[in-house]
Amino acid sequence: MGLPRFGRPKGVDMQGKLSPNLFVANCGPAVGLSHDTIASVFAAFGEVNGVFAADESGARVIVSYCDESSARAALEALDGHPCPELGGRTLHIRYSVLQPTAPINDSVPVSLVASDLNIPGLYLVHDFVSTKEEEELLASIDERPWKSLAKRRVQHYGYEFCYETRNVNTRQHLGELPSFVSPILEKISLLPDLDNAASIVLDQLTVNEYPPGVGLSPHIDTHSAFEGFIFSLSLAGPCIMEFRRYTDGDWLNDNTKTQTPENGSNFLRRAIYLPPRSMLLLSGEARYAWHHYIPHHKIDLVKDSVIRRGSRRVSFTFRKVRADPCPCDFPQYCDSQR
Ligand SMILES: O=C(O)CCC(=O)C(=O)O
Ligand SMILES: [Fe+2]
Repeated sequence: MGLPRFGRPKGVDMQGKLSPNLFVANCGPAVGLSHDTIASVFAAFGEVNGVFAADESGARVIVSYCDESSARAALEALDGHPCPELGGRTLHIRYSVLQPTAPINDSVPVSLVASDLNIPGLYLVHDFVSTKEEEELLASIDERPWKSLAKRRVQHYGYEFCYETRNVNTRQHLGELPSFVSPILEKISLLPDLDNAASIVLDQLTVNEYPPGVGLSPHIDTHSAFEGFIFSLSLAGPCIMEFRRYTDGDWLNDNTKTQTPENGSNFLRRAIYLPPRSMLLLSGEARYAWHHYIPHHKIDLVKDSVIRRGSRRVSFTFRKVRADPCPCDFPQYCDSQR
């Protein structure tokens, strides 16, 4: 919903034809490359309109440029060569075209409670803060300066998060987390049943503000950047969050087969509704092995209700910056163990 739909290049006749849109295979969140990272590498050849999933594989994307000459320069420079900025992967690039297709039904049933998703380490606590606390938190961040990204605004505390590297600069400490989040940190420390979570000292906070229709591309928070507990508090408007577990698969060699949920998807999909004032916790497998994703929707279908994303959603994501290499049990998703 809401995103341009691009066609896979058809046979050889697309070769030799110019287009500002490139179909790029062996590239995407399933192989550890976020859309933001891909955009920053392709931006070396001209202004990038956006990076979109080409299909459901997670390993093929469309890079859409503002003009054809940028696409041609990128294709000539990057096709068939290992790309050091993209983990040394060899990209397979063709021109693509925008398609006037019928909309694809890309929806997945949305659960209200975390236990329905059956993802180890995923928890959702409803009404984690009161409406009064919510108002106070929103007032506090609205008094502080925002940093504008392409589609949303952010604030960073503790350590700055760098979207190009998807990491933090541990040598640049911005200071303690602000006092207005102390009650939240206190409540987190009192949460029951979380292995070792009580002792964790959260030292990094990213505040995201999403306008309606803006989401977040599928990603796993970089293992080497943050430890094993990620807490995200939703405020103001609601959204849904989708989780994807990519299977180690045939994306390595097979760039031709279309994989969709209907004909044999190569990832598992689950989705949960995040109402305002709820606290999401990603730990263990949920944190290390599942991509999380906020679809770019203005409305979400939750059970039988159509839910409109309010005028904004604000999230407070609390993490602990990692000092040592990540020792997780999911080396296929782990940049410390590659
Ligand atoms: O907005 C959210 O709840 C999630 C934010 C997130 O995943 C991130 O900043 O890495
Ligand atoms: Fe994240």
